[in-house]
Amino acid sequence: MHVQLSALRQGYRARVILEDLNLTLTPGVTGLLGPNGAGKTTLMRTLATVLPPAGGTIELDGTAITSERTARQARRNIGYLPQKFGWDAGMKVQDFIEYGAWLREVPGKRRRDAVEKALTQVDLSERRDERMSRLSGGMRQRAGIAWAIVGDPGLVLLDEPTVGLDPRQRLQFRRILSELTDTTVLLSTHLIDDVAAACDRVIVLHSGSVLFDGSPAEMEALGRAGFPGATRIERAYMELLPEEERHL
Ligand SMILES: Nc1ncnc2c1ncn2[C@@H]1O[C@H](COP(=O)(O)OP(=O)(O)OP(=O)(O)O)[C@@H](O)[C@H]1O
Repeated sequence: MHVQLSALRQGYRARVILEDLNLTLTPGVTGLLGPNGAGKTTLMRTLATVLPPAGGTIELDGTAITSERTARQARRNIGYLPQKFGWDAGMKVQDFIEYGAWLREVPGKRRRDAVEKALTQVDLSERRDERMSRLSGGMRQRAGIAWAIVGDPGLVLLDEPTVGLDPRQRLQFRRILSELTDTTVLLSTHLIDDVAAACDRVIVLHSGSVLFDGSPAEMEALGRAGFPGATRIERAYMELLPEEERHL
């Protein structure tokens, strides 16, 4: 999916969080980095059509989201995994993913196959009958990812999906991402390693503005000695921050 944000403004009551944001997203994985409060979740929620923009436009494949009707239509093709997601206490993994497919209005005939595919993608086929409440944190995250990708939406928004995953699960997550070819994925994270390893593009957001937009290699090239960080890309991140936030 091709996503175009033009002069986007967003906020909560009088508080402006995103101002005059212009951004294009295309197929591939884009990592969204930025300090706490930068506006990453606000951007995700806006793209997910959960929060109508306070100003500017969002176009998905050339169609502007201008009303509840167009937003509803768009949601069929958007998979959004919020930072915290819920489920019914008795829900099994398969029910949970199927519910996601139903919400996205995947037609009944296609739903079973779509759920099978998503279960396979996240390697949870064997756990389909397990109750969500009994899964480990990592497995639950994987079920959440399946919920977001079931039915092959063109736009997938993942808000800090690797929180709490162990190293092997994080590698599994990167594999899942690498298999989402042709999908426009926006991944919010604080884990710079994940961005360097799994993203085609990185956006660094700070106080609602874009400080950097380029490939991980281009970001790494900015990393100079003298800034805090164990890797070039960590040093680049620190260097991009405003002067007063560069020191530990
Ligand atoms: N529902 C809300 N009402 C009022 N202010 C909010 C609301 N949600 C978020 N904010 C404020 O908007 C700003 C941006 O928050 P947001 O959650 O988008 O940042 P973030 O980059 O996702 O942060 P984090 O890395 O901590 O998840 C913060 O200052 C936050 O306090």
